[in-house]
Amino acid sequence: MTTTSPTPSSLPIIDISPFFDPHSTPSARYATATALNTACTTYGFFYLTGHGIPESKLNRIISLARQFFSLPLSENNKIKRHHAGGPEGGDGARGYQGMGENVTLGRRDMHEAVDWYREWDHAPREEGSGGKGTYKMLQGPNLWPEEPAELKEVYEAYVEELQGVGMAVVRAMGVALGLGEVGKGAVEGEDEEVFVRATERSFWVMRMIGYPRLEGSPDVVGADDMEAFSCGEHTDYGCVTLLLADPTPGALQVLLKDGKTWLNADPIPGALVVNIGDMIQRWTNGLWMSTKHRVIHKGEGYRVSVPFFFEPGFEARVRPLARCVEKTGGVKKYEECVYGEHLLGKVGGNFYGGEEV
Ligand SMILES: N=C(N)NCCCC[C@H](N)C(=O)O
Ligand SMILES: O=C(O)CCC(=O)C(=O)O
Ligand SMILES: [Fe+2]
Repeated sequence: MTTTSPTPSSLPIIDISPFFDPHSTPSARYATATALNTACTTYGFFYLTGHGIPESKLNRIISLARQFFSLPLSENNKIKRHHAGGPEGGDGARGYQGMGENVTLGRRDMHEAVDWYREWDHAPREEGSGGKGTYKMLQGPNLWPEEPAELKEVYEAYVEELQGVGMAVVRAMGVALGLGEVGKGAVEGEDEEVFVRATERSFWVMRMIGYPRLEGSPDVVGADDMEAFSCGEHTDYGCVTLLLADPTPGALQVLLKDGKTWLNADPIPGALVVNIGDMIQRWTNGLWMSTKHRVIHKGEGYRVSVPFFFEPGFEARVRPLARCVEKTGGVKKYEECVYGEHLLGKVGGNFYGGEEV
């Protein structure tokens, strides 16, 4: 485990606006796609501008997150996640999780969080012993806090906007990979809109995360396990992560291609930090890798971030695209997988005790 301090950030900045503007010129879209290809090939991480969400709205999201985490634990626990299949009617994943409940690489992470997923509230519900019935992992309704009162409305609107941003990014990705248009040389079913179709009913995830500073942090249960990482190194699971974080520098770190240098991904005001997930790696046959990253918050104050994971549909089947197999030496590196199964495998191992699946 290296502890050398990361070099300053130099991640590329991608202006996505040509993929929103119906009047944009082909050359403007081409310029964005080209820059995106370089960013995804070299880093798998970049800053996104031109997404159309005003900075004031982004600041509101951060301040509501901060407000929620500053409430007493008893208040936070009103939306505590409950075990899937348990008597409380939970789905194991949605809701509030306390400090150290999340686990990465077998170690407790030093953060607390609330997770929301695409609604699945009409899922079959079996009668449990507690009378409330029980959901399968990931299938229940979302849990929203009473305080701050406006959080639900503001966050739901934010999810709508971010789905549009995610769509624009995956549309640009199809162009960036040179997948081609239908009827103009594209492989059948694998044209430049392939990611757009796969994410049409995105099984998105939004996390609201709170990170106390690591050094001198309060003595919480199992603190000896949690000294090292705010969030241990990992890749994200799906397509594109659209991360909003407060201005704290030095916390989010990205592993470079050399496999040993960590680069700070410090926030740029108004921009989102974007990274690609495991499904993009599979589709591109490893041409674009889902980059490892981690959080070590030793800076000032309590850090908050709100990543939004724009993902394929739960049932989406993901296999290497013929064009990408060609570009990577002709050998298919991954078997077909179903996104929802990949997700269940990950989420099931994410909690301390691992009693979930
Ligand atoms: N939905 C996403 N991508 N969440 C990322 C969380 C990463 C940490 C997790 N404990 C892990 O080990 O994967
Ligand atoms: O808080 C951050 O900056 C990143 C969090 C993250 O990587 C994740 O939740 O997947
Ligand atoms: Fe992540």
